[in-house]
Amino acid sequence: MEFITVKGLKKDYIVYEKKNLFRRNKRKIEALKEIDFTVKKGEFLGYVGPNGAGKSTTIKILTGIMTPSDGIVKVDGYIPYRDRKKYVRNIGVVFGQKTQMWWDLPVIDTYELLRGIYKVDEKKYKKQLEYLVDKLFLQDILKQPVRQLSLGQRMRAELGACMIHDPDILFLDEPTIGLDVVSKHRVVDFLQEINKKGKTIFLTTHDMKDIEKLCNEMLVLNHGDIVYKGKVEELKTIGKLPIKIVAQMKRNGYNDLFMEIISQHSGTYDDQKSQLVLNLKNKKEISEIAKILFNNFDIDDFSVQEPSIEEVIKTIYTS
Ligand SMILES: Nc1ncnc2c1ncn2[C@@H]1O[C@H](COP(=O)(O)OP(=O)(O)OP(=O)(O)O)[C@@H](O)[C@H]1O
Repeated sequence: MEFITVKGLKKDYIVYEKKNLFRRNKRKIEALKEIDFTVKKGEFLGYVGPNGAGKSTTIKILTGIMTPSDGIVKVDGYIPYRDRKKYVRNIGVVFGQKTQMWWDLPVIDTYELLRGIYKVDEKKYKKQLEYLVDKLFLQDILKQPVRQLSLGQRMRAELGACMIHDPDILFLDEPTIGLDVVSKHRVVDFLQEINKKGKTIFLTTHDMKDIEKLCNEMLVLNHGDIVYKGKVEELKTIGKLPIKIVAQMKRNGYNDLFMEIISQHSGTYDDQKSQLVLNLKNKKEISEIAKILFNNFDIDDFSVQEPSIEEVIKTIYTS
């Protein structure tokens, strides 16, 4: 079932630049150039792109803060910027760089205030709070004012805040930015858990490791255009980057076959390390090459290195 539908979404910003004392130039920035995509219920979508690609603009439109210049946006039947009041009860939003919490109040007071805003009934709130305290390790920080929290603690509290009304969909903009390893683990585990429970998650991040760990689908944006939408795993196959095979040889084994393999697979051989590196175009070649190498040479160690998502994305951005 389609949960988010975006069709021909366009956003232009008009900026005025000073030309001289009396004149200014009007310039149009095309932040989103008629993009189309859909997100299914329960999907964990990673939304990535270089700085200025248009990610924040998309999130602002999807969360109803901003009106598009053109196009259709529907989330769970709502048009976010038009149905804003009803719509916000269905969504949770975290902007990693900003806080939605009351800075001087203890965390629990923010939660109580949000409970009132979203009109969550007492029983449901108690149960949800218990669940969030347990899963986000909030017990020790509930009574602390937000301004006293470390970044990791604050981010866990923010995630709790955006879940008080138990929304179906979460928009998270860089929720792990700047976090230490432990805090990051806790946030990542929590996101995994709620996604398993059926929450749809729209995650913007520059951290490809988070994407690989968490997301099943991925959307890559560049200069306001979508350059990839599909499975995280499949992205690796479109990047045209080679799969590397590294074979550690027991002894140097130059012969005609060896030289042929090197030339066929744009390989190199390091004499001193007795190490052979081959570049394969696709996964299917791996078993064939392995067979030839093991049957004809003394191999100590054999490993396959697929390109990382980070490398693949870099080639997409620059192509
Ligand atoms: N309020 C605004 N007025 C004018 N131009 C803007 C405004 N907000 C964004 N832009 C421009 O629109 C383009 C897309 O910006 P956006 O903030 O959506 O990118 P982003 O992918 O979120 O970048 P980052 O990763 O740096 O946050 C950029 O060229 C940016 O300079």
